[in-house]
Amino acid sequence: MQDKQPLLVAVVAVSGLIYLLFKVLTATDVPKIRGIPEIPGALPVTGHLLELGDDHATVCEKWWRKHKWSTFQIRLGNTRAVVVNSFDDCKKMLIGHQTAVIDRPKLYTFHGVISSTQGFTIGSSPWDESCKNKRKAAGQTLGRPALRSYYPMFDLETYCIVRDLVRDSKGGEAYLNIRPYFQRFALNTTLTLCYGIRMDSVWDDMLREVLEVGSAISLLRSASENYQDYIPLLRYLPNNEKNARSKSLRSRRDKYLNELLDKVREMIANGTDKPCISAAILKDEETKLSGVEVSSICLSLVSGGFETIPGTLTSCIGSLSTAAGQVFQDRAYEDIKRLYPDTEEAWKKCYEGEEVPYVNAIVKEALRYYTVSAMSLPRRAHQDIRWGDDGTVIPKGTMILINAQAANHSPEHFGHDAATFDPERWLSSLDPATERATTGLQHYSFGAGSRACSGQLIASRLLYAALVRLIASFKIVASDEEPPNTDYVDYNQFKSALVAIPRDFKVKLVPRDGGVTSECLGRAEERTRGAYAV
Ligand code: HEM
Repeated sequence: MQDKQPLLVAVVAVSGLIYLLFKVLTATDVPKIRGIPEIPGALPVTGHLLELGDDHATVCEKWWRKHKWSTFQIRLGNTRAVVVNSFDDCKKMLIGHQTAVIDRPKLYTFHGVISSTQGFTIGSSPWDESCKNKRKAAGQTLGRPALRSYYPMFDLETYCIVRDLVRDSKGGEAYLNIRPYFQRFALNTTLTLCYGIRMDSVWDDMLREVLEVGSAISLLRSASENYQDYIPLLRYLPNNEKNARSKSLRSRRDKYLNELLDKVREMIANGTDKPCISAAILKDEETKLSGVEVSSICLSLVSGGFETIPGTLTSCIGSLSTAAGQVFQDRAYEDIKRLYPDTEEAWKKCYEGEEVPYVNAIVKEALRYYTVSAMSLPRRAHQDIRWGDDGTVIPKGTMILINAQAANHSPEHFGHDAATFDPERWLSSLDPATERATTGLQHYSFGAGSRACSGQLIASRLLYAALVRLIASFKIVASDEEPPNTDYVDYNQFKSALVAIPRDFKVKLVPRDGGVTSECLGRAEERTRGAYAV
Protein backbone atom coordinates (compact mmCIF):
# COMPACT_ATOMS: atom_id res chain seq x y z
CA MET A 1 0.00 0.00 0.00
CA GLN A 2 2.81 2.36 0.99
CA ASP A 3 4.57 1.65 -2.35
CA LYS A 4 1.55 2.89 -4.23
CA GLN A 5 1.40 6.26 -2.49
CA PRO A 6 4.01 8.08 -4.65
CA LEU A 7 2.21 6.77 -7.75
CA LEU A 8 -1.10 8.11 -6.49
CA VAL A 9 0.47 11.48 -5.74
CA ALA A 10 1.97 11.55 -9.23
CA VAL A 11 -1.38 10.65 -10.84
CA VAL A 12 -3.17 13.36 -8.83
CA ALA A 13 -0.45 15.90 -9.67
CA VAL A 14 -0.52 15.10 -13.40
CA SER A 15 -4.33 15.16 -13.47
CA GLY A 16 -4.26 18.48 -11.64
CA LEU A 17 -1.76 19.83 -14.15
CA ILE A 18 -3.82 18.60 -17.10
CA TYR A 19 -6.95 20.14 -15.59
CA LEU A 20 -5.10 23.42 -14.98
CA LEU A 21 -3.72 23.42 -18.52
CA PHE A 22 -7.20 22.71 -19.91
CA LYS A 23 -8.56 25.59 -17.84
CA VAL A 24 -5.86 27.93 -19.13
CA LEU A 25 -6.33 26.86 -22.76
CA THR A 26 -10.10 27.26 -22.65
CA ALA A 27 -10.21 30.43 -20.53
CA THR A 28 -12.19 33.34 -21.90
CA ASP A 29 -12.38 37.05 -21.12
CA VAL A 30 -15.95 36.52 -19.87
CA PRO A 31 -16.85 33.23 -18.16
CA LYS A 32 -19.41 30.89 -19.75
CA ILE A 33 -22.84 32.55 -19.56
CA ARG A 34 -25.51 30.56 -17.74
CA GLY A 35 -28.83 30.39 -19.58
CA ILE A 36 -27.42 30.96 -23.11
CA PRO A 37 -26.62 27.70 -24.94
CA GLU A 38 -23.06 27.20 -26.19
CA ILE A 39 -22.43 25.62 -29.60
CA PRO A 40 -20.75 22.26 -28.92
CA GLY A 41 -17.33 21.33 -30.26
CA ALA A 42 -15.17 24.25 -29.08
CA LEU A 43 -11.46 23.35 -29.08
CA PRO A 44 -8.87 24.47 -26.54
CA VAL A 45 -7.07 27.68 -27.63
CA THR A 46 -9.03 28.30 -30.86
CA GLY A 47 -12.56 27.70 -29.54
CA HIS A 48 -14.97 27.78 -32.51
CA LEU A 49 -12.68 29.83 -34.77
CA LEU A 50 -11.66 26.95 -37.04
CA GLU A 51 -15.20 25.63 -37.43
CA LEU A 52 -16.45 29.13 -38.25
CA GLY A 53 -14.06 29.26 -41.22
CA ASP A 54 -14.25 32.31 -43.50
CA ASP A 55 -17.97 32.81 -43.60
CA HIS A 56 -19.13 33.39 -40.03
CA ALA A 57 -22.63 34.58 -40.98
CA THR A 58 -23.51 31.45 -42.95
CA VAL A 59 -22.02 29.04 -40.41
CA CYS A 60 -23.89 30.77 -37.56
CA GLU A 61 -27.10 30.72 -39.61
CA LYS A 62 -26.66 26.93 -40.02
CA TRP A 63 -26.00 26.47 -36.29
CA TRP A 64 -29.18 28.41 -35.55
CA ARG A 65 -31.18 26.08 -37.78
CA LYS A 66 -29.43 22.90 -36.60
CA HIS A 67 -29.72 23.52 -32.85
CA LYS A 68 -32.87 25.64 -33.01
CA TRP A 69 -31.23 28.31 -30.84
CA SER A 70 -31.55 31.77 -32.34
CA THR A 71 -29.21 33.21 -29.72
CA PHE A 72 -26.17 31.24 -28.61
CA GLN A 73 -22.66 31.72 -27.29
CA ILE A 74 -19.40 30.80 -28.99
CA ARG A 75 -15.69 31.15 -28.24
CA LEU A 76 -13.43 33.09 -30.58
CA GLY A 77 -10.12 31.97 -29.09
CA ASN A 78 -10.03 33.69 -25.69
CA THR A 79 -13.08 35.86 -26.40
CA ARG A 80 -16.62 34.84 -25.53
CA ALA A 81 -19.26 36.14 -27.91
CA VAL A 82 -23.04 35.99 -27.98
CA VAL A 83 -24.40 35.60 -31.53
CA VAL A 84 -27.94 36.78 -32.30
CA ASN A 85 -29.62 35.44 -35.46
CA SER A 86 -33.39 35.79 -35.82
CA PHE A 87 -35.12 39.01 -36.86
CA ASP A 88 -36.94 39.21 -33.53
CA ASP A 89 -33.93 38.46 -31.32
CA CYS A 90 -31.82 41.04 -33.21
CA LYS A 91 -34.59 43.57 -32.55
CA LYS A 92 -34.71 42.62 -28.88
CA MET A 93 -30.94 43.03 -28.59
CA LEU A 94 -30.39 46.19 -30.69
CA ILE A 95 -33.58 48.11 -29.86
CA GLY A 96 -34.77 46.57 -26.60
CA HIS A 97 -31.29 46.81 -25.04
CA GLN A 98 -29.91 49.71 -27.03
CA THR A 99 -28.23 51.49 -24.14
CA ALA A 100 -26.63 48.27 -22.98
CA VAL A 101 -25.13 47.49 -26.42
CA ILE A 102 -23.83 50.98 -27.25
CA ASP A 103 -20.18 49.96 -26.92
CA ARG A 104 -17.82 48.41 -29.51
CA PRO A 105 -14.99 45.98 -28.72
CA LYS A 106 -11.32 46.85 -29.18
CA LEU A 107 -9.32 44.50 -31.37
CA TYR A 108 -5.56 44.06 -31.18
CA THR A 109 -4.68 44.38 -34.90
CA PHE A 110 -7.17 47.04 -35.90
CA HIS A 111 -7.06 49.23 -32.81
CA GLY A 112 -3.53 48.56 -31.66
CA VAL A 113 -1.61 48.67 -34.93
CA ILE A 114 -3.70 50.17 -37.74
CA SER A 115 -5.47 52.96 -35.86
CA SER A 116 -2.55 54.30 -33.85
CA THR A 117 -2.02 57.37 -36.07
CA GLN A 118 -5.42 58.62 -37.29
CA GLY A 119 -7.60 57.47 -34.38
CA PHE A 120 -10.45 54.97 -34.43
CA THR A 121 -13.21 55.29 -36.99
CA ILE A 122 -16.61 55.93 -35.41
CA GLY A 123 -17.74 52.41 -36.22
CA SER A 124 -14.80 50.96 -34.30
CA SER A 125 -14.77 53.42 -31.37
CA PRO A 126 -15.65 52.16 -27.92
CA TRP A 127 -18.35 54.31 -26.32
CA ASP A 128 -16.78 57.32 -24.58
CA GLU A 129 -16.96 61.13 -24.66
CA SER A 130 -14.84 61.36 -27.81
CA CYS A 131 -17.02 58.78 -29.64
CA LYS A 132 -20.11 60.71 -28.58
CA ASN A 133 -18.67 63.95 -30.07
CA LYS A 134 -17.60 62.23 -33.29
CA ARG A 135 -21.01 60.56 -33.71
CA LYS A 136 -22.72 63.90 -33.12
CA ALA A 137 -20.53 65.68 -35.71
CA ALA A 138 -21.13 62.88 -38.24
CA GLY A 139 -24.85 63.01 -37.44
CA GLN A 140 -24.91 66.71 -38.32
CA THR A 141 -23.03 66.16 -41.57
CA LEU A 142 -25.16 63.18 -42.59
CA GLY A 143 -28.54 64.14 -41.12
CA ARG A 144 -31.71 65.04 -43.02
CA PRO A 145 -31.33 68.87 -42.77
CA ALA A 146 -27.85 68.63 -44.33
CA LEU A 147 -28.99 66.54 -47.31
CA ARG A 148 -30.34 69.54 -49.21
CA SER A 149 -26.89 71.14 -49.39
CA TYR A 150 -25.57 68.02 -51.15
CA TYR A 151 -28.00 68.13 -54.08
CA PRO A 152 -25.37 69.54 -56.49
CA MET A 153 -23.02 66.73 -55.51
CA PHE A 154 -25.69 64.03 -55.98
CA ASP A 155 -26.50 65.58 -59.35
CA LEU A 156 -22.85 65.64 -60.42
CA GLU A 157 -21.90 62.15 -59.26
CA THR A 158 -24.95 60.40 -60.75
CA TYR A 159 -24.44 62.40 -63.95
CA CYS A 160 -20.85 61.11 -64.14
CA ILE A 161 -22.00 57.48 -63.84
CA VAL A 162 -24.37 57.79 -66.81
CA ARG A 163 -21.95 59.98 -68.81
CA ASP A 164 -19.19 57.38 -68.60
CA LEU A 165 -21.50 54.40 -69.11
CA VAL A 166 -22.88 56.00 -72.29
CA ARG A 167 -19.32 56.55 -73.50
CA ASP A 168 -18.02 53.07 -72.59
CA SER A 169 -21.06 50.94 -73.47
CA LYS A 170 -20.81 51.84 -77.17
CA GLY A 171 -24.53 52.21 -77.83
CA GLY A 172 -25.36 49.03 -75.91
CA GLU A 173 -22.89 46.80 -77.82
CA ALA A 174 -20.11 46.46 -75.22
CA TYR A 175 -20.33 44.40 -72.04
CA LEU A 176 -19.05 46.23 -68.95
CA ASN A 177 -18.07 45.58 -65.35
CA ILE A 178 -20.03 48.35 -63.63
CA ARG A 179 -18.47 48.20 -60.15
CA PRO A 180 -15.62 50.67 -60.84
CA TYR A 181 -18.16 53.37 -61.81
CA PHE A 182 -20.00 52.84 -58.52
CA GLN A 183 -16.76 52.85 -56.53
CA ARG A 184 -15.90 56.28 -57.87
CA PHE A 185 -19.49 57.40 -57.16
CA ALA A 186 -19.33 56.37 -53.49
CA LEU A 187 -15.81 57.55 -52.87
CA ASN A 188 -16.29 60.94 -54.51
CA THR A 189 -19.37 61.54 -52.40
CA THR A 190 -17.57 61.06 -49.13
CA LEU A 191 -14.36 62.77 -50.30
CA THR A 192 -16.48 65.79 -51.23
CA LEU A 193 -18.17 65.81 -47.82
CA CYS A 194 -14.87 65.54 -45.99
CA TYR A 195 -12.42 67.46 -48.18
CA GLY A 196 -14.40 69.21 -50.95
CA ILE A 197 -12.34 67.15 -53.42
CA ARG A 198 -13.39 64.65 -56.09
CA MET A 199 -11.71 62.63 -58.84
CA ASP A 200 -13.16 62.58 -62.30
CA SER A 201 -11.55 59.46 -63.70
CA VAL A 202 -12.68 56.00 -62.64
CA TRP A 203 -9.01 54.98 -62.91
CA ASP A 204 -7.47 57.95 -61.07
CA ASP A 205 -4.30 56.82 -59.20
CA MET A 206 -5.27 58.25 -55.84
CA LEU A 207 -8.82 56.91 -56.14
CA ARG A 208 -7.49 53.40 -56.80
CA GLU A 209 -4.98 53.71 -53.94
CA VAL A 210 -7.72 54.77 -51.47
CA LEU A 211 -9.89 51.85 -52.58
CA GLU A 212 -7.08 49.28 -52.46
CA VAL A 213 -5.77 50.32 -49.04
CA GLY A 214 -9.31 50.70 -47.65
CA SER A 215 -10.27 47.17 -48.74
CA ALA A 216 -7.07 45.67 -47.34
CA ILE A 217 -7.64 47.45 -44.01
CA SER A 218 -11.23 46.23 -43.85
CA LEU A 219 -9.83 42.67 -44.03
CA LEU A 220 -7.78 43.40 -40.91
CA ARG A 221 -10.99 43.89 -38.93
CA SER A 222 -12.43 40.47 -39.62
CA ALA A 223 -12.17 37.64 -37.09
CA SER A 224 -11.33 34.98 -39.66
CA GLU A 225 -8.37 36.96 -41.00
CA ASN A 226 -6.94 37.95 -37.61
CA TYR A 227 -6.50 35.00 -35.29
CA GLN A 228 -3.95 37.02 -33.34
CA ASP A 229 -6.80 39.19 -32.03
CA TYR A 230 -8.20 36.13 -30.23
CA ILE A 231 -5.10 34.00 -29.66
CA PRO A 232 -2.63 36.41 -28.04
CA LEU A 233 0.33 33.99 -28.32
CA LEU A 234 0.32 34.49 -32.10
CA ARG A 235 1.24 38.17 -31.61
CA TYR A 236 4.69 37.20 -30.38
CA LEU A 237 5.67 34.97 -33.28
CA PRO A 238 8.93 36.15 -34.90
CA ASN A 239 8.50 38.02 -38.22
CA ASN A 240 4.84 38.68 -37.50
CA GLU A 241 3.65 39.20 -41.06
CA LYS A 242 0.26 40.57 -40.01
CA ASN A 243 1.82 43.39 -38.01
CA ALA A 244 4.24 44.25 -40.82
CA ARG A 245 1.39 44.38 -43.34
CA SER A 246 -0.77 46.45 -40.99
CA LYS A 247 2.04 48.98 -40.53
CA SER A 248 2.64 49.26 -44.25
CA LEU A 249 -1.08 49.82 -44.93
CA ARG A 250 -1.18 52.36 -42.12
CA SER A 251 1.60 54.41 -43.68
CA ARG A 252 0.04 54.23 -47.15
CA ARG A 253 -3.22 55.48 -45.65
CA ASP A 254 -1.48 58.23 -43.66
CA LYS A 255 0.16 59.37 -46.91
CA TYR A 256 -3.05 59.93 -48.86
CA LEU A 257 -4.94 61.35 -45.89
CA ASN A 258 -2.15 63.90 -45.37
CA GLU A 259 -2.12 64.70 -49.10
CA LEU A 260 -5.87 65.32 -49.01
CA LEU A 261 -5.54 67.62 -46.00
CA ASP A 262 -2.64 69.47 -47.66
CA LYS A 263 -4.84 70.03 -50.71
CA VAL A 264 -7.54 71.52 -48.48
CA ARG A 265 -4.95 73.81 -46.85
CA GLU A 266 -3.77 74.91 -50.30
CA MET A 267 -7.35 75.62 -51.40
CA ILE A 268 -8.00 77.62 -48.24
CA ALA A 269 -4.84 79.67 -48.93
CA ASN A 270 -6.02 80.32 -52.52
CA GLY A 271 -9.58 81.01 -51.43
CA THR A 272 -10.86 78.13 -53.59
CA ASP A 273 -11.91 75.73 -50.83
CA LYS A 274 -15.42 74.22 -50.85
CA PRO A 275 -17.61 73.84 -47.76
CA CYS A 276 -16.54 70.54 -46.18
CA ILE A 277 -15.77 69.06 -42.78
CA SER A 278 -12.00 69.51 -42.84
CA ALA A 279 -12.03 73.09 -44.21
CA ALA A 280 -14.46 74.06 -41.44
CA ILE A 281 -12.15 72.55 -38.84
CA LEU A 282 -8.93 73.90 -40.36
CA LYS A 283 -10.49 77.37 -40.31
CA ASP A 284 -11.53 76.65 -36.74
CA GLU A 285 -15.18 77.43 -37.20
CA GLU A 286 -16.74 76.78 -33.78
CA THR A 287 -15.36 73.32 -33.42
CA LYS A 288 -14.56 71.49 -30.24
CA LEU A 289 -12.97 68.53 -32.00
CA SER A 290 -9.31 67.61 -31.82
CA GLY A 291 -7.18 67.02 -34.95
CA VAL A 292 -7.27 63.26 -34.44
CA GLU A 293 -11.06 63.38 -34.04
CA VAL A 294 -11.39 65.24 -37.34
CA SER A 295 -9.20 62.67 -39.13
CA SER A 296 -11.25 59.95 -37.50
CA ILE A 297 -14.57 61.46 -38.70
CA CYS A 298 -13.28 61.84 -42.26
CA LEU A 299 -11.92 58.32 -42.17
CA SER A 300 -15.25 57.02 -40.87
CA LEU A 301 -17.21 58.64 -43.67
CA VAL A 302 -14.78 57.56 -46.37
CA SER A 303 -14.59 53.98 -45.08
CA GLY A 304 -18.33 53.85 -44.26
CA GLY A 305 -19.42 54.29 -47.85
CA PHE A 306 -16.71 53.21 -50.25
CA GLU A 307 -17.49 49.48 -50.27
CA THR A 308 -21.04 49.31 -48.90
CA ILE A 309 -22.60 51.47 -51.60
CA PRO A 310 -20.81 49.89 -54.59
CA GLY A 311 -21.41 46.41 -53.13
CA THR A 312 -25.15 47.02 -52.79
CA LEU A 313 -25.57 48.86 -56.09
CA THR A 314 -23.50 46.40 -58.14
CA SER A 315 -25.29 43.32 -56.82
CA CYS A 316 -28.65 45.05 -57.24
CA ILE A 317 -27.84 45.70 -60.92
CA GLY A 318 -26.80 42.04 -61.15
CA SER A 319 -30.28 40.92 -60.05
CA LEU A 320 -32.06 43.49 -62.25
CA SER A 321 -30.07 42.38 -65.30
CA THR A 322 -31.25 38.74 -65.17
CA ALA A 323 -34.30 37.45 -67.09
CA ALA A 324 -36.46 37.74 -63.93
CA GLY A 325 -35.02 41.19 -63.26
CA GLN A 326 -36.19 42.53 -66.64
CA VAL A 327 -39.74 42.57 -65.25
CA PHE A 328 -38.61 44.62 -62.23
CA GLN A 329 -36.76 47.08 -64.49
CA ASP A 330 -39.78 47.53 -66.76
CA ARG A 331 -42.13 48.10 -63.83
CA ALA A 332 -39.73 50.54 -62.21
CA TYR A 333 -39.42 52.42 -65.52
CA GLU A 334 -43.23 52.59 -65.81
CA ASP A 335 -43.44 53.90 -62.24
CA ILE A 336 -40.83 56.60 -62.97
CA LYS A 337 -42.87 57.68 -66.02
CA ARG A 338 -46.08 57.60 -63.95
CA LEU A 339 -44.63 60.02 -61.40
CA TYR A 340 -42.83 62.48 -63.66
CA PRO A 341 -44.02 64.19 -66.83
CA ASP A 342 -40.73 63.42 -68.60
CA THR A 343 -37.28 61.90 -68.09
CA GLU A 344 -35.66 65.32 -67.64
CA GLU A 345 -37.91 65.91 -64.61
CA ALA A 346 -37.05 62.47 -63.20
CA TRP A 347 -33.34 63.36 -63.52
CA LYS A 348 -33.89 66.62 -61.64
CA LYS A 349 -36.09 65.24 -58.89
CA CYS A 350 -34.28 61.99 -58.12
CA TYR A 351 -31.79 63.53 -55.68
CA GLU A 352 -34.34 65.71 -53.90
CA GLY A 353 -36.59 62.99 -52.52
CA GLU A 354 -37.39 59.31 -52.81
CA GLU A 355 -40.77 59.49 -54.53
CA VAL A 356 -40.99 56.52 -56.90
CA PRO A 357 -42.41 53.58 -54.88
CA TYR A 358 -41.07 50.88 -57.19
CA VAL A 359 -37.51 52.25 -57.03
CA ASN A 360 -37.77 52.52 -53.24
CA ALA A 361 -38.82 48.89 -53.18
CA ILE A 362 -35.77 47.93 -55.26
CA VAL A 363 -33.46 49.87 -52.90
CA LYS A 364 -34.90 48.16 -49.79
CA GLU A 365 -34.78 44.74 -51.39
CA ALA A 366 -31.18 45.21 -52.57
CA LEU A 367 -30.16 46.26 -49.06
CA ARG A 368 -32.01 43.35 -47.43
CA TYR A 369 -31.16 40.59 -49.89
CA TYR A 370 -27.49 41.46 -50.37
CA THR A 371 -26.62 42.11 -46.73
CA VAL A 372 -23.21 43.57 -47.58
CA SER A 373 -22.10 43.70 -43.95
CA ALA A 374 -23.25 40.17 -43.11
CA MET A 375 -22.15 40.18 -39.45
CA SER A 376 -22.75 43.93 -39.05
CA LEU A 377 -20.14 45.64 -36.84
CA PRO A 378 -19.43 43.96 -33.51
CA ARG A 379 -20.93 45.41 -30.32
CA ARG A 380 -19.85 45.02 -26.71
CA ALA A 381 -22.13 44.95 -23.67
CA HIS A 382 -21.67 48.30 -21.93
CA GLN A 383 -23.64 47.04 -18.93
CA ASP A 384 -25.22 43.74 -17.87
CA ILE A 385 -28.03 42.66 -20.20
CA ARG A 386 -31.05 40.92 -18.66
CA TRP A 387 -31.87 38.42 -21.40
CA GLY A 388 -35.18 36.63 -20.92
CA ASP A 389 -37.41 36.17 -17.92
CA ASP A 390 -35.43 33.29 -16.41
CA GLY A 391 -32.78 35.51 -14.85
CA THR A 392 -30.20 35.02 -17.63
CA VAL A 393 -27.68 37.85 -17.61
CA ILE A 394 -25.19 38.60 -20.40
CA PRO A 395 -22.41 40.28 -18.44
CA LYS A 396 -20.92 43.67 -19.18
CA GLY A 397 -17.92 43.32 -21.50
CA THR A 398 -19.34 40.43 -23.59
CA MET A 399 -18.88 40.70 -27.37
CA ILE A 400 -22.26 40.78 -29.14
CA LEU A 401 -22.39 39.66 -32.78
CA ILE A 402 -25.45 40.48 -34.88
CA ASN A 403 -25.98 38.05 -37.75
CA ALA A 404 -27.65 40.56 -40.08
CA GLN A 405 -27.54 38.13 -43.01
CA ALA A 406 -29.52 35.52 -41.05
CA ALA A 407 -32.00 38.08 -39.68
CA ASN A 408 -32.55 39.56 -43.15
CA HIS A 409 -33.37 36.11 -44.53
CA SER A 410 -35.54 34.86 -41.66
CA PRO A 411 -38.51 33.02 -43.24
CA GLU A 412 -40.30 33.57 -39.90
CA HIS A 413 -40.29 37.30 -40.67
CA PHE A 414 -40.05 37.60 -44.47
CA GLY A 415 -42.02 34.49 -45.44
CA HIS A 416 -41.18 31.34 -47.37
CA ASP A 417 -39.58 33.34 -50.21
CA ALA A 418 -37.09 35.14 -47.93
CA ALA A 419 -34.24 33.70 -50.03
CA THR A 420 -35.60 35.23 -53.27
CA PHE A 421 -34.80 38.71 -54.61
CA ASP A 422 -38.25 40.26 -54.96
CA PRO A 423 -38.71 44.05 -54.65
CA GLU A 424 -42.48 43.58 -54.75
CA ARG A 425 -42.49 42.23 -51.20
CA TRP A 426 -42.22 45.93 -50.21
CA LEU A 427 -45.23 46.98 -52.31
CA SER A 428 -48.93 46.69 -51.62
CA SER A 429 -50.33 43.54 -53.24
CA LEU A 430 -53.54 45.40 -54.12
CA ASP A 431 -51.89 48.34 -55.81
CA PRO A 432 -48.34 47.62 -57.02
CA ALA A 433 -47.65 51.35 -57.36
CA THR A 434 -48.06 51.86 -53.60
CA GLU A 435 -45.42 51.12 -51.02
CA ARG A 436 -46.57 48.72 -48.34
CA ALA A 437 -46.80 50.51 -45.04
CA THR A 438 -43.88 49.23 -43.02
CA THR A 439 -43.36 50.75 -39.64
CA GLY A 440 -40.16 50.48 -37.65
CA LEU A 441 -37.34 48.25 -38.70
CA GLN A 442 -37.33 46.99 -42.27
CA HIS A 443 -34.07 45.09 -42.35
CA TYR A 444 -30.72 44.98 -40.54
CA SER A 445 -28.40 46.10 -43.31
CA PHE A 446 -27.82 49.44 -41.56
CA GLY A 447 -27.83 47.84 -38.11
CA ALA A 448 -30.27 49.38 -35.62
CA GLY A 449 -30.51 51.26 -32.34
CA SER A 450 -27.91 53.34 -30.56
CA ARG A 451 -25.00 52.63 -32.96
CA ALA A 452 -26.96 52.22 -36.21
CA CYS A 453 -25.31 53.40 -39.43
CA SER A 454 -24.88 57.20 -39.35
CA GLY A 455 -24.87 57.31 -43.15
CA GLN A 456 -28.14 55.48 -43.88
CA LEU A 457 -30.08 58.52 -45.11
CA ILE A 458 -27.43 59.61 -47.53
CA ALA A 459 -26.77 55.99 -48.58
CA SER A 460 -30.44 55.39 -49.43
CA ARG A 461 -30.62 58.66 -51.37
CA LEU A 462 -27.47 57.80 -53.34
CA LEU A 463 -28.76 54.33 -54.22
CA TYR A 464 -32.15 55.72 -55.19
CA ALA A 465 -30.83 58.59 -57.34
CA ALA A 466 -28.37 56.34 -59.17
CA LEU A 467 -31.06 53.73 -59.86
CA VAL A 468 -33.58 56.28 -61.18
CA ARG A 469 -31.04 57.66 -63.66
CA LEU A 470 -29.77 54.22 -64.68
CA ILE A 471 -33.22 52.68 -65.18
CA ALA A 472 -34.49 55.78 -67.01
CA SER A 473 -31.49 55.68 -69.37
CA PHE A 474 -30.85 51.99 -70.04
CA LYS A 475 -32.30 48.53 -70.26
CA ILE A 476 -29.68 46.54 -68.39
CA VAL A 477 -29.00 43.02 -69.67
CA ALA A 478 -26.69 40.38 -68.16
CA SER A 479 -23.90 38.85 -70.22
CA ASP A 480 -24.36 35.15 -71.03
CA GLU A 481 -20.59 34.53 -70.80
CA GLU A 482 -20.00 36.41 -67.53
CA PRO A 483 -23.39 36.45 -65.76
CA PRO A 484 -23.94 37.79 -62.24
CA ASN A 485 -24.02 35.43 -59.29
CA THR A 486 -27.30 36.26 -57.53
CA ASP A 487 -27.09 33.85 -54.60
CA TYR A 488 -27.27 35.92 -51.40
CA VAL A 489 -24.26 34.14 -49.91
CA ASP A 490 -22.20 33.19 -52.91
CA TYR A 491 -22.38 36.53 -54.74
CA ASN A 492 -19.62 37.65 -52.37
CA GLN A 493 -16.07 36.79 -53.44
CA PHE A 494 -14.39 37.64 -50.08
CA LYS A 495 -16.46 36.14 -47.31
CA SER A 496 -13.90 36.91 -44.64
CA ALA A 497 -13.99 40.67 -45.29
CA LEU A 498 -16.15 42.97 -43.22
CA VAL A 499 -18.01 44.18 -46.31
CA ALA A 500 -18.91 41.96 -49.28
CA ILE A 501 -17.14 42.39 -52.60
CA PRO A 502 -19.44 41.05 -55.35
CA ARG A 503 -17.95 38.59 -57.84
CA ASP A 504 -17.22 40.24 -61.17
CA PHE A 505 -19.82 40.05 -63.91
CA LYS A 506 -20.71 42.01 -67.03
CA VAL A 507 -23.84 43.69 -68.35
CA LYS A 508 -24.73 45.55 -71.49
CA LEU A 509 -26.57 48.85 -71.26
CA VAL A 510 -29.04 49.23 -74.09
CA PRO A 511 -30.08 52.89 -74.44
CA ARG A 512 -33.82 53.45 -73.89
CA ASP A 513 -33.76 56.74 -75.78
CA GLY A 514 -30.25 57.96 -76.63
CA GLY A 515 -31.51 61.43 -77.62
CA VAL A 516 -33.33 62.04 -74.35
CA THR A 517 -30.40 60.73 -72.28
CA SER A 518 -27.95 63.01 -74.07
CA GLU A 519 -30.24 66.00 -73.43
CA CYS A 520 -30.44 65.08 -69.74
CA LEU A 521 -26.66 64.71 -69.64
CA GLY A 522 -26.20 68.11 -71.32
CA ARG A 523 -28.43 69.85 -68.77
CA ALA A 524 -26.79 68.09 -65.82
CA GLU A 525 -23.38 69.07 -67.19
CA GLU A 526 -24.45 72.72 -67.30
CA ARG A 527 -25.88 72.59 -63.77
CA THR A 528 -22.82 70.97 -62.23
CA ARG A 529 -19.96 72.55 -64.23
CA GLY A 530 -17.17 73.70 -61.91
CA ALA A 531 -19.10 72.59 -58.82
CA TYR A 532 -16.16 70.87 -57.16
CA ALA A 533 -12.40 70.67 -57.32
CA VAL A 534 -11.12 67.81 -59.50
C1 HEM B 1 -25.29 50.75 -48.43
C2 HEM B 1 -24.59 51.51 -47.65
C3 HEM B 1 -24.25 51.25 -46.19
C4 HEM B 1 -24.44 50.13 -45.42
C5 HEM B 1 -25.08 48.82 -45.84
C6 HEM B 1 -23.92 50.43 -44.10
C7 HEM B 1 -23.94 49.54 -43.03
C8 HEM B 1 -23.52 49.86 -41.75
C9 HEM B 1 -23.63 48.98 -40.62
C10 HEM B 1 -24.17 47.56 -40.64
C11 HEM B 1 -23.15 49.64 -39.52
C12 HEM B 1 -23.10 49.10 -38.09
C13 HEM B 1 -24.43 49.38 -37.44
C14 HEM B 1 -24.67 48.77 -36.09
O1 HEM B 1 -23.74 48.42 -35.36
O2 HEM B 1 -25.85 48.63 -35.71
C15 HEM B 1 -22.71 50.94 -39.97
C16 HEM B 1 -22.13 51.89 -39.18
C17 HEM B 1 -21.70 53.11 -39.64
N1 HEM B 1 -21.83 53.62 -40.91
FE1 HEM B 1 -22.72 52.71 -42.48
N2 HEM B 1 -23.41 51.69 -44.11
C18 HEM B 1 -23.58 52.23 -45.36
C19 HEM B 1 -23.21 53.49 -45.79
C20 HEM B 1 -22.59 54.42 -45.00
C21 HEM B 1 -22.18 55.73 -45.47
C22 HEM B 1 -22.38 56.27 -46.88
C23 HEM B 1 -21.58 56.36 -44.41
C24 HEM B 1 -20.97 57.73 -44.32
C25 HEM B 1 -20.92 58.62 -45.26
C26 HEM B 1 -21.65 55.45 -43.28
C27 HEM B 1 -21.17 55.72 -42.03
C28 HEM B 1 -21.26 54.88 -40.95
C29 HEM B 1 -20.74 55.20 -39.64
C30 HEM B 1 -20.03 56.50 -39.25
C31 HEM B 1 -21.02 54.09 -38.82
C32 HEM B 1 -20.64 53.90 -37.36
C33 HEM B 1 -21.78 54.19 -36.43
C34 HEM B 1 -21.38 53.98 -34.97
O3 HEM B 1 -20.61 53.08 -34.67
O4 HEM B 1 -21.83 54.75 -34.14
N3 HEM B 1 -22.26 54.29 -43.69
N4 HEM B 1 -22.96 51.06 -41.34
